[in-house]
Amino acid sequence: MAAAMAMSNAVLCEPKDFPVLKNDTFLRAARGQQTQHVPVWCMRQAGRYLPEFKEYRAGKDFFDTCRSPEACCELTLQPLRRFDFDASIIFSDILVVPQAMGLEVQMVPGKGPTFPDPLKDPEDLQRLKTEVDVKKELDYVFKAITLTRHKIEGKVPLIGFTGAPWTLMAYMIEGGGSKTQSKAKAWLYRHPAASHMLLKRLTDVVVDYLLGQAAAGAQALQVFDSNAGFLGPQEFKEFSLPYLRDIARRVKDRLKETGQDLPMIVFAKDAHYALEDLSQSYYEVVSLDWTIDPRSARERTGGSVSLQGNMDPCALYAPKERISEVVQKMLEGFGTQRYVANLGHGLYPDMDPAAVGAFVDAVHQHSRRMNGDGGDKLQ
Ligand SMILES: Cc1c2[nH]c(c1CCC(=O)O)Cc1[nH]c(c(CCC(=O)O)c1C)Cc1[nH]c(c(CCC(=O)O)c1C)Cc1[nH]c(c(C)c1CCC(=O)O)C2
Repeated sequence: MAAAMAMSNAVLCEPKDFPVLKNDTFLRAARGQQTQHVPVWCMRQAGRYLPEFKEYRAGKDFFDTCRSPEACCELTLQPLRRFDFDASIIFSDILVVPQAMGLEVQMVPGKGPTFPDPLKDPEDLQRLKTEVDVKKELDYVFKAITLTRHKIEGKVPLIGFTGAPWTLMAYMIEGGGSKTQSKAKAWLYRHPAASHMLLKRLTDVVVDYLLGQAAAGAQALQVFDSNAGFLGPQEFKEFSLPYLRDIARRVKDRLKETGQDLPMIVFAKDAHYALEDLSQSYYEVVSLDWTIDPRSARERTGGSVSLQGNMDPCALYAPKERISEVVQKMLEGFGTQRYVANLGHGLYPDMDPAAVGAFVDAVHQHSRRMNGDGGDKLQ
């Protein structure tokens, strides 16, 4: 029996013969094709707001969990059992990339990600591996993606992801979360050449990492530049945007050679000043935080990309009826096409799962009604 199980998981871990996709609404919206309802998913949809997540994670180290394809698969599937999401995102973390480059990262309960020995000076770049064998170092993520893509049974597409070079650099220098990012920003002003060297090396690893995820079975790829808002327009243009563009261009060029075509999403949190640039950066989807008005985002991106976002996660603390009103306004602002509903950032651990359900259902109901009940109008 055990041998048969091991055998079947080994077969499942081949990135081929995946089940047929039954709900392509998210992929259609991402590619700018018409949809009968607005697709919806939530950043951090696998997380501590779910009692079953806390139960499954209890007593286990966070990064040990990330290294177990079976655990990642289970945690990715959990939210899909409760909610009618139109997409899933692989359970993992952006900080597996600095680990693959040779830096130690721990997840300290109650404190968050912690680097015991962060980068202090440009000389510390020598501590990073010069050649990173992504296939070897991050194979556990690729295995998790392949296993999950099989076990999801074609219910919804599976999104892979990475941190953006600037956000990863900031963690590697700050050694964890920071209110000001002043240590990482000091590098940009004092050591611009070393900063570019680090950003370039991160970009190379990220490109290989995303290509590995696509080969393993990811059906879309999101790049999280969660720390973008700490940069002003000038610094973003110099230290983040060129690398974000390079990633999308290189990944797409390589995917074209293999006949693959995955939509890519860029989420540069709080970088509202860069919206025009982001919409011309080879990503199909620009994901927005809640500080941007949906109508002005549409105007500024001019229909060249699909948009994703951007409900204030704290709106989920409201009663169900109020959530429905907020969703209705958001849909009126974005419109129902070329749009993926999401939050403006991740869910918080103290959120009520029922509020997430109300959010998802409101997106589906309002958008179907606005589209004329999803009848024959949209073909
Ligand atoms: C900055 C960042 C990180 N990780 C990530 C980002 C970018 C997105 C963002 O801006 O939120 C990305 C991430 N991390 C996680 C996912 C899983 C997929 C999903 O969205 O459901 C994703 C996409 C799981 C996780 N990553 C983490 C958790 C919670 C910790 C746990 O499960 O024990 C989860 C579900 C831990 C983590 N990892 C990180 C932080 C800041 C934390 C929180 C620490 C804390 O609050 O104690 C780094």
